[in-house]
Formats: sequence, structure tokens, C-alpha cells
Amino acid sequence: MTLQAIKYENGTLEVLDQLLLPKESKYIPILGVEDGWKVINKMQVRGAPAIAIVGCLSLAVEISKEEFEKKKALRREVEGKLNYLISARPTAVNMKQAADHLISYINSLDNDESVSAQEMQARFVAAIEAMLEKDISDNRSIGEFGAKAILNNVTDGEQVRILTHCNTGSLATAYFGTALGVVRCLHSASRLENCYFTETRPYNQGARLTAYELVHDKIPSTLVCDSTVAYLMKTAQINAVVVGADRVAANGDTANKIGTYQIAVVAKHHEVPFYVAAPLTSIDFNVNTGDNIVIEERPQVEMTHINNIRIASPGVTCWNPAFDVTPARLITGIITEKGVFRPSELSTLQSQLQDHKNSLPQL
Ligand SMILES: CSC[C@H]1O[C@H](OP(=O)(O)O)[C@H](O)[C@@H]1O
Repeated sequence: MTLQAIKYENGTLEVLDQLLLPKESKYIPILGVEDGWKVINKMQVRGAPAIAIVGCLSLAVEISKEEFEKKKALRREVEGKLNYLISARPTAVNMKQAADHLISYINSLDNDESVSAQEMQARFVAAIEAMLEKDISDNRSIGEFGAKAILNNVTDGEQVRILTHCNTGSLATAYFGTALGVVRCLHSASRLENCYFTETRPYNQGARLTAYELVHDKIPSTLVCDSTVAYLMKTAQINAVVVGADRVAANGDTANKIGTYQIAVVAKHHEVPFYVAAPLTSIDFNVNTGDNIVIEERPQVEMTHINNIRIASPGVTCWNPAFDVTPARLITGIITEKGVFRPSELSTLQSQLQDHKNSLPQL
């Protein structure tokens, strides 16, 4: 068993083929941007942060093998390849945010006459490589802030019961995870009684990936069918729901894996705190509300078949949105690496958060 979704060293990149998990643990070599685009689009690698990291690293692999006499040639190639990578999957914003930062960075290097073409190439690749460690560091901060927020709502020493959805762990990020990072922190603090997690049809990120991670880490956990959530909250005294995010709008509306919205509605009914765990790179201040978030629809074969075995009648009509949008009014808090914010605080903190993002080392 391995929880390393991304293997990168000195210009060589491999990704764990998550379509084969848990039956087979196989790495795929990524030789350039075209390979990167394909593994993201096919969901061999998935998870908003991992999509951005693998996409950008595939570019680093590709340009590391080339020589650029002219800085403008390098800048043009970088801009074109990053805009291509964004098209692999439309809903998660992390790849777009990374592309915007990297294009801004390469432009600043291009405009700096003291920087040679070789230095520009080296610094650009180093900026992408830094994404791996920053993601892991951000995830650990998210985990700590999230665990603290959840434990603030219970009596001292009480162990908590958590519900999560989809996969937001090491297989969706560089390592440790976002919502699953909160679960890991609760477990490390000996404050987790149990983590319930949904199978998350139709890709089954929960049954295939989150189960894989929680079994690997020996974290007390229980797999439930997506249809069990309401009955679970009625009977199991869930202390909090923690999910990930693919894109958080400026007002706090959050696009996440399909099924998140209905979990939030049930949590509201049962007065269970509902948290979204996501790095700042998942917040899109260019989108005012969730109404403006593009929701990816996936091929119906992902619903009608499991492991290439047909489970739905031939000729059936399907609707397979990969995400839905949870309105901010159903969200208790958004857990980031800079703390936990109420949805309404995002807009007031926007300048502060933007200053923080601008102050970040270029990726
Ligand atoms: C930290 S992963 C965030 C997010 O990405 C997943 O979607 P997918 O498996 O389709 O890439 C899911 O929505 C997670 O919550």
C-alpha cells in the first residue's frame, strides 16, 4: 500500500493510477504536458490540489528537457501549456490559480533584464517544485485549525464522530490531505472516536480511496452508502461534517463532489456543524457566487459500469454531474491554512487574504 499519489524527483514525474486502486498500485510516468492533461482528464489522478500540482509538474518535466535561447520563447510556451492544462477539468480552481500565478511569475522574470533565459527556466521550474512542500505544509495547518474548531464545540476530552465525503486525503493532494487531514489531526490527538465516510458514487472515491487511506493509517472509520447519510446523522450523533472543495466562491458558496449539497442540507436539519476544508488556492474571488461555477459533467459510462462490468440497463439515460454547489448559508466554517472563516468573512477578509496570497513565494 502506498499513499504517495505523486512521485517527483529531479525532473522525473510519476503518478499513482487511482482508477486501479485499491486492487492495484501502479505508477504512470508523466513525460510532459500531454501526459499530464490525459491523467487529469481521465481521473487517473484527481483532487483539486493534486490536479494543480501534477499539471504544473508535467510542465516542469517538459521544459526541463528543452533549451531556450530566447526568454520570450519560454514565456510563450509556458503560457500556452498552462492554459491547455486548465482545460483538463473545469470545476476545480486550483489549476487555474496556479496557472495565473505562474504566468505572472514568468512575465516578471521575462521583464527582468538581469535574468538570463537559463536562469528564468531554472527559477520557473523551482517555483513549481516548491508547490509540493507548500501543499503539505498548508494541509497540516488546515488539519490543526480544523481539529481545534471541531473540539471547541465539545466537552474537554470527549472523542468526536466525524462524517466526510469523497476523498480529500493524500490521494487528492501532495500528502496528508485537507478534510482528511482534519481527521488525521483529530486521530493524532486521540480525540477521534470514528470517521464515517461515504462511498461517493459513481467514481467511489470514498469506498476505493478514503477507505484505502484510513485502513493504511489504522484510523477508526466506517464506510457508509451515500444513501445512509440522513439515517446516520439521525442515529449516530455526528459531531461535525468536514468535506473538501473544488472551488469556493467569494461569498462562500462551495463546489465540491456531487452529494455534498444533500449532506449539508441533512446536517442543517440535524444541527450538525458543516465545515469545508480547503487551501486559499481553492478560493476564487473572481466568482461572486456558486451560480457562476462551471459544473463538470462526466461520461455516463462512469455510472453504468464498475470495473468495466455493466450495472445499469443498456439504453438507460443518465445525468452525471461530478460536483454540486453548497450554499454558504449551510456552511459553518471554511477551514484554510490561515484559520477558520465564516463564509461571510471571506469577502471582508478578501484584501487581507489577497495580500497574503500575493506575499506567498511564487508558488
Ligand atoms: C482535496 S480534494 C478536493 C475535491 O476534489 C475531489 O473531486 P475529484 O475526485 O472529482 O477530483 C472532491 O470534490 C474533493 O472534495
